[in-house]
Amino acid sequence: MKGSGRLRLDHRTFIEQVRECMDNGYLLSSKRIGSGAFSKVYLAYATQERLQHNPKLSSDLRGKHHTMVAIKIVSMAEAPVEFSQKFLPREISSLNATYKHLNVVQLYETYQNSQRFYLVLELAARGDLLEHINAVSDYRHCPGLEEEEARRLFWQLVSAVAHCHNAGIVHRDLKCENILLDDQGFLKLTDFGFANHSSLKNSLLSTFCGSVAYTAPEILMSKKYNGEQADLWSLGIILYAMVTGKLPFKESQPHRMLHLMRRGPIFQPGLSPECRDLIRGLLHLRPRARLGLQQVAAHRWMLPAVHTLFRLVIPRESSTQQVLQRQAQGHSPRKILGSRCGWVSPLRPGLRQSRPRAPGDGADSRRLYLNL
Ligand SMILES: Nc1ncnc2c1ncn2[C@@H]1O[C@H](COP(=O)(O)OP(=O)(O)OP(=O)(O)O)[C@@H](O)[C@H]1O
Repeated sequence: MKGSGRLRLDHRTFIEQVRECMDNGYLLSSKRIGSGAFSKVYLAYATQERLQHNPKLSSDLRGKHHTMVAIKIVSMAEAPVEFSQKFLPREISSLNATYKHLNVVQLYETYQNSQRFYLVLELAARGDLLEHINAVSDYRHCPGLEEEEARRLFWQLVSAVAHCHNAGIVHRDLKCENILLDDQGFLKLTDFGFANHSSLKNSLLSTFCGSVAYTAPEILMSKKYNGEQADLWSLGIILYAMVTGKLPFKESQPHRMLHLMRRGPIFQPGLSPECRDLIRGLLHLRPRARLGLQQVAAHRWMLPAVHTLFRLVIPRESSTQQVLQRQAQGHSPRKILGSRCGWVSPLRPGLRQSRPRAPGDGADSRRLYLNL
């Protein structure tokens, strides 16, 4: 189709989507905040009428003091049958099963017609963890987050994953791109397209899911695997990426990847021994040897170091209380000092690098800082 024809079609489709959203109580904006393989995600606003009729929505948005949501629109014409009949229903049932946790994106409701499927989601407007790591790395001229900030985010991630596992859900695609940040600095786990119910404790799975760079060795070796233990491996990769700005093992060929995994992660100087120990504890080749979530939570790196409390009071804040409060809201100590370090600005145009890709395409992992 020629360019102008394509544009007309896109415009017509958008107008139809606006109407369909309006019929269901949402004002769809033209601000596209992301796209997936078969979906587009837009900023939208809940109408007062919708708020009155949807208790999930009204109770959540009341606390946030705004009416914004993210609407993910899946085109049924573009999505293959496997996606619409397998992955989409899984995503919805996993989001319903994990409702409600501060660090897991909430699904408020869904609606559909023969052409499109709509998911009304909690908005996480500050982009994904990968963008955040890259933005902070650029600012610091040094790859990775400061350990203090990584710890604050990792706590939230561990809490989100523990909540999912307790609800019988294994995510199976944990990676920096599937971890979003909201405008209060809270981490929100998302993209449950590969998630599965693990109601039978110790039951083994066999499907390959996720991105190679974050995938556990037992999955690369096509062994039957335990979904929770595979998620733990991915947590180790994410923590490494947070504190170093790099991926520990990067190879497109699974057998070369396995070679790197056997060798183990290599750390840059300056990383604390406690952090190295936690990463190693998660990146055990033998799934059963990996630290469990409770052990992670009790690990000494997870405890805030006393010296950071002293470091925090150095900025000219009126009280320690105020400093800690601001940090809990997502401000790093640097930001307290008035620098522009830290969060990527909300919905900054041009910042997102999402591109349509097949689910599980590991190529996006190449976006990590200094490791392109
Ligand atoms: N709740 C949300 N708030 C803000 N942005 C979101 C939200 N959900 C998704 N996005 C944005 O839209 C993008 C695509 O969404 P999502 O990852 O859910 O789609 P997908 O089809 O599963 O993608 P993929 O093909 O990468 O697996 C995300 O990378 C993110 O940038």
